[in-house]
Amino acid sequence: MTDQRLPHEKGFHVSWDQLHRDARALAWRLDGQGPENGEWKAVVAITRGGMAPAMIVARELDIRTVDTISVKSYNHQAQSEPVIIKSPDMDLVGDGTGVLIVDDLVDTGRTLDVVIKAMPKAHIATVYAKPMGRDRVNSYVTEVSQDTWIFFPWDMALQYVEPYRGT
Ligand SMILES: O=P(O)(O)OC[C@H]1O[C@H](OP(=O)(O)OP(=O)(O)O)[C@H](O)[C@@H]1O
Ligand code: HPA
Ligand SMILES: [Mg+2]
Repeated sequence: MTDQRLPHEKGFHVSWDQLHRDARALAWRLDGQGPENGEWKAVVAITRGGMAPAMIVARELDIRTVDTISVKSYNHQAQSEPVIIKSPDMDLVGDGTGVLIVDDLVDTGRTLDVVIKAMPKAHIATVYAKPMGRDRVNSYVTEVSQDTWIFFPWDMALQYVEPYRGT
């Protein structure tokens, strides 16, 4: 069967500006929600996609302690078994209490399953969420349908597009 969707309906294309606004909206939701006097003790970004959103959240909430966890689960758009290839400082994050884990999106939730196992008490925040993985996330901004592929600004470039009605 041929795909009837128009080109702009095949994916959700996120500009840097949109990402900045959405990550700020996430920060505003998290502000004052930490377990100790509303404070968060650290941000942990899930690399690589979580790094830009985590930077924006950490900036908005004035959190200077930022670490990373690296989980590799995709090769382009094909999924494989997720594995932690770099852990955060476990003396810092402990069981995750007071730690804000930030990623760009949750899709199937398999990446977060690995992260939650490592830091079960952490607060999980993603900018975007798909239905399959949504329940793993404590805070997110925008939900998209499971069959939508989200294109992030670091994977795109401005280029000419043909009008829908060719000349
Ligand atoms: O919920 P899931 O189905 O596990 O998918 C979501 C994860 O997949 C992508 O990362 P990816 O592993 O592609 O690595 P990257 O962040 O380095 O691009 C995305 O940034 C999330 O971390
Ligand atoms: O929709 C997506 N976009 C980008 N990376 C992803 N990794 C899993 N799902 C996605
Ligand atoms: Mg990622």
